[in-house]
Amino acid sequence: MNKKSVKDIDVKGKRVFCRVDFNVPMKDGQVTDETRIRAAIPTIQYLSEQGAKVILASHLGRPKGQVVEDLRLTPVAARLGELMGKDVKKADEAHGPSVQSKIDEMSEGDILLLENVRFYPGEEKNDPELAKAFAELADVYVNDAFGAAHRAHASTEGIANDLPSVAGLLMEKELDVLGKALSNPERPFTAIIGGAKVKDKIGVIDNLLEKVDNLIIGGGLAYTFVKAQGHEVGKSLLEEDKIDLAKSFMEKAKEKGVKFYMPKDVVVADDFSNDANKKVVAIDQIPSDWEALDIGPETSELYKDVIQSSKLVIWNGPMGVFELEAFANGTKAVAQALADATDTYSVIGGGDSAAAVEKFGLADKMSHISTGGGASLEFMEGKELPGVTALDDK
Ligand SMILES: Nc1ncnc2c1ncn2[C@@H]1O[C@H](COP(=O)(O)OP(=O)(O)O)[C@@H](O)[C@H]1O
Ligand SMILES: O=C(OP(=O)(O)O)[C@H](O)COP(=O)(O)O
Repeated sequence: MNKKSVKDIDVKGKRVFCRVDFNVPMKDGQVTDETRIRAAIPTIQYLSEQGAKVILASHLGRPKGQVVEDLRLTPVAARLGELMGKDVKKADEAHGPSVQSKIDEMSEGDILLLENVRFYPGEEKNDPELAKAFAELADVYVNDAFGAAHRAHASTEGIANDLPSVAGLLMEKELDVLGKALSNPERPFTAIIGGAKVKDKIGVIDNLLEKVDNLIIGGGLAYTFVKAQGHEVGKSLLEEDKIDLAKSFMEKAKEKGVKFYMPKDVVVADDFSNDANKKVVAIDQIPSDWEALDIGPETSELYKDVIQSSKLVIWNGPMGVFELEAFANGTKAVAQALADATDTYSVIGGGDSAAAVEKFGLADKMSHISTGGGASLEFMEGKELPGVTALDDK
């Protein structure tokens, strides 16, 4: 990596603003998957042991510049404290006098987690004033939020203009591992794209078509493609304004000789719940008032075969609503196929895909679980990550 890391600078006694990605799944005020918290601990521990005053900042969810009570980071601070066996203080704001006075009270090695940075409208706008307000709290900036490195926001990019800025250990490791996998990819190279962030992910497919041999589509993302194929999708997730784009990608795949795999059958339900009525239907038979919430068994088998014949697989986004047991089978089948394919280098990206693999007890069978979904995809496409570009060169 040509960027400075925490190991290249002296942080003793310094106030360090460390951006982490604590955008973790939550339910009823509890963290339901702590992968991202655990992943950030080596950097936090290192900074603390070196005698820095560690000021952590993160986003959680998409509160759109407003305070949303359910998206406060208080439960995350508690969980981090438990995992580290150390007191982690929490501020109820992310800058300003109340935060400043908390920082003034810190001793070397102390850890303070700021409030959700996305409670401020300036965060996602990358407002220089907000970046300055963050920078005023610290002497050094460390970016360890690989999962948010594709965002040019005030706490991921703007702040780096105002402080000496280096990468954290997780950021360094992610860039290193993903960079090595991609510099000369083993083939067949397969990308599996699913999940629900259709708008974010659909553009990625264009670039992936330049790189991969096989492209597998699943999850909520699939139905915009299904519609583009001319089938009805009922109440399934759909981005109307991306249908033409989806069509153009299928044509591009054909031109490039990339094998494009789409669901052949799906599990449809009459309600978004575990108790819903559900049935398996062919892809051209989705009833108009039902919603497709998982890929079907025939599709799972097909995807399994493609995975088994691949040498490198990147997987981003679950195949269905795996959080509900009734719609977890497709995601489970893909995870199991990757676990069984011992000759295949498997890279899992995305908060939810990582959570799924963890939930199924298959995490240790994967070659690399990236903490970034969108970020790992953009990196693999060869795009610059603003959160990395902004850091100081070596
Ligand atoms: N068919 C579907 N319909 C609606 N939501 C879906 C469907 N398939 C998957 N999802 C949802 O997608 C979410 C994950 O999407 P996303 O954030 O894009 O993935 P990741 O975090 O792995 O990048 C999960 O909460 C899952 O329930
Ligand atoms: O969860 C994240 O992205 P991911 O779902 O692509 O892994 C990151 O924390 C970025 O969040 P964002 O997509 O709301 O900017």
